[in-house]
Formats: sequence, structure tokens, C-alpha cells
Amino acid sequence: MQIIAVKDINEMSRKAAQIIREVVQNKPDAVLGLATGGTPEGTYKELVADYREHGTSYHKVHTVNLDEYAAIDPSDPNSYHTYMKDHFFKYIDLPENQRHLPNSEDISEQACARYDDLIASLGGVDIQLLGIGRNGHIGFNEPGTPLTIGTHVVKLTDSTRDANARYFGSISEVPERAVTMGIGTILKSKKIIMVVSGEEKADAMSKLVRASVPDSSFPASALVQHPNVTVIADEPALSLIKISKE
Ligand SMILES: O=P(O)(O)OC[C@H]1O[C@](O)(CO)[C@@H](O)[C@@H]1O
Repeated sequence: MQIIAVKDINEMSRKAAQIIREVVQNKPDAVLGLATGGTPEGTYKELVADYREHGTSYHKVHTVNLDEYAAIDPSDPNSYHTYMKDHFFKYIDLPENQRHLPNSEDISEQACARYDDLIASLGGVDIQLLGIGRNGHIGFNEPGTPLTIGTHVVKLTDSTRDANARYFGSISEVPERAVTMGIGTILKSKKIIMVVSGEEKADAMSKLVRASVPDSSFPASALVQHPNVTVIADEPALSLIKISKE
């Protein structure tokens, strides 16, 4: 696992966008695995700015998102379908039928399996963007989730619902379940980049750096098994560990 230490969220976003842009430039029909949440917002802004300035095209790209709340209307302002449209898709030339997110309305086992089949049929994810939850979740794979499974439905922990209550107004309005790529799905990606920002992630970041074996009580530790992981973390996120700046 390579750790890139940066000053702040702006530098983190620029670096992450640069890595993603290079993948698309080298492979115009790349499959991009995308994440939501507060941390990657700046990465999408940088990619949109690059699209406008340099015209990096997404017309052959497919995107597959990590997760979506269960039983949420895709047009709901808090759905990840809406998040992706508002932060990225509406600004770029990515055709609608090449944007894929887990099905929020059909959360059957078959629908979950179809999502993994779709990813496989696209040739797999070339680069997967990840954030990390305060409890070490990746995607919505909460502590205790088996580290080998594919796309599945999860019951969200109070910690995750509390962290996401800021979007919904109150914790009671945050859906109780979500559909997420499993860690088994995530680990099949050819390259993984994780963005980590802020002091509230310092504890998770320090656990991640110390992880040497996969441990389901801290899902991000599964990444130690992957040969091509880059973590871009800012100073506040790194405040509990010592890493020299790149
Ligand atoms: O960037 P944030 O908002 O802290 O979210 C961290 C992680 O939480 C999730 O949004 C799920 O809660 C992940 O998809 C994301 O990577």
C-alpha cells in the first residue's frame, strides 16, 4: 500500500483527480469505480475542471458506483444517484446508459448478483475510488461484514447513520439499509485509490496504516491483500501517525 501524504483536502483532491484522469487518458473506455460521501466531492470538482479545460472525454467510459441506500427513490435528493448526477455526471460527456449504480429498488440477492455480473461483463474495474468511514467501513461494508463477499445488502451501523445524518436532517431519516459492492467485489479492481481527509478520520487512518492482516472488525484492512492500493491522506487525517510529505 502506497501512502501519499498531502497538506489538505484540496491537494488530496487534485492528486486523486490526476490519477483518475491518467487512467482515462491511457484507456478511453476505462471502467471507473466511484464513491460518494463528502471526501470525494473535491475530486469530482477537479475532474470537471479538467474536462472543461482539457476535454478529457468520458464518452466511452463506464462508471460503477460502490453503494446506494436501499429503498430510496433514485431521484431523492439524498440518493447516491442524485449525488453522482449533481457532482459529476451532469457536467461531463458520459452517456446515461454507461452510468451504473446498485439498484436501490430491487434489493434481492439476484439483483445484487446481477451488479457483480455487470461489472465482470464490462471487464472489471480499472480504478476504484474509495473513501473510508470513521469505523473503517469501505463502501458500506460495516465492521463484521465478511471480507470475501460480492454485492449485498447491509444494515447500517448507528455510527454511519449518524455521520450521514448531516445530509438528511436527522438520523431517523437516514435509511437503515444500503446495497454495497462487497469487499470481494472491491478487491477485484485492478487499482484502488483511497482518499482520506480530516481529523475525524485520523483514528481510522492510523488503524489502516498499522493493519497487517485482513480483519473483518476493521473492513479497510482487507486492502492489505491488494497489490495496487494508493491512499492519499491529508495532514489532519495523518495526525496520529508519522509519514513524511511526498
Ligand atoms: O467521505 P465521507 O462523507 O466521510 O464518507 C466516507 C465513506 O462513507 C460512505 O459514504 C458510506 O457512508 C462511503 O461510500 C464513503 O467512502
